[in-house]
Amino acid sequence: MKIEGKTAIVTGGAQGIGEQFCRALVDHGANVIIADLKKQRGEDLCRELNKQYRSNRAKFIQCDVTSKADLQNTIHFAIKTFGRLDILCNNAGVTEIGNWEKAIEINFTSVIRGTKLAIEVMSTRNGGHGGVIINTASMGAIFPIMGGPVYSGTKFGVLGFSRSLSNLNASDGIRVNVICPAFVRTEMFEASIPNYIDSYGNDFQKKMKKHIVSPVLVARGMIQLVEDDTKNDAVMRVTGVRGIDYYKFQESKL
Ligand SMILES: NC(=O)C1=CN([C@@H]2O[C@H](COP(=O)(O)OP(=O)(O)OC[C@H]3O[C@@H](n4cnc5c(N)ncnc54)[C@H](O)[C@@H]3O)[C@@H](O)[C@H]2O)C=CC1
Ligand SMILES: CCC(=O)/C=C/C=C\C[C@@H](O)/C=C/C=C/C=C\[C@@H](O)CCCC(=O)O
Repeated sequence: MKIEGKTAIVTGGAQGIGEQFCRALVDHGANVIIADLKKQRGEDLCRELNKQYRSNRAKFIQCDVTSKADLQNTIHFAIKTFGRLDILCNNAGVTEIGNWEKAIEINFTSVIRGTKLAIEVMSTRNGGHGGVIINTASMGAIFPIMGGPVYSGTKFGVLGFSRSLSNLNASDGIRVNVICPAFVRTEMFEASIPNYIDSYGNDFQKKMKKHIVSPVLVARGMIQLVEDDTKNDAVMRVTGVRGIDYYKFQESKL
């Protein structure tokens, strides 16, 4: 997909990995809806991007992904503002620390709901233009995470859900891909360190140093998944030991 002129929504777009997704998409000429709980940070990013690119292609909408109405409003806002929706990054996520039920709601249920709502407007069967959906999982969707069993479970769920939509490319013109970053130094990672130390030992940070990747590299991976029309049902890894590559699963015999 040629990104220039297309419209993207990034949930959790106000900071961290989602912020770099927004920066990369605007830099590639997209209209971007920054959807997040964090109004101040989201609006500041929006202002900064529009000033930097002398454009009005970044918009912020306060959105709680656990609210169906908020997700619907975000999609309608994208279409009202830019006339279309081509790219959805279901990126918002939280640790399981302190509220594992909330982690399931945000990391898994909301990804399902956001994907389903986007399919309705993107589908060529409904008069849409087709599109690309990128769901942010984690290397914790491929490897278990000691100290984050529910979190890892939500990411395994995102992976299985997303891969089970691979038929949409042929039927609806929608490609669904998953991005699995290793540790990324963001507020989420910093908040998780005590749990990791409990589970992996005091030398966690030294042991895991080689696995830490930059959010800019994750955004580069996302751009690759959007631009490359051959990428459907792709599971991209973004890791310190390999950089950007693709995880190959055993093909289903069904
Ligand atoms: N940081 C890491 O080590 C890794 C993170 N990931 C995943 O990447 C995604 C982004 O994580 P980070 O940027 O690291 O986290 P972060 O904590 O820095 O940013 C997450 C963003 O999501 C927003 N958010 C949280 N709950 C929300 C809700 N209910 N509605 C709307 N927005 C909400 C927050 O306000 C924040 O702006 C998450 O899905 C996370 O699971 C995946 C692999 C590694
Ligand atoms: C407290 C745990 C929790 O609730 C939240 C954790 C939040 C983010 C971290 C998670 O998404 C990242 C996991 C990254 C794992 C990275 C590396 C390992 O899987 C080893 C990879 C080995 C390899 O690349 O072959």
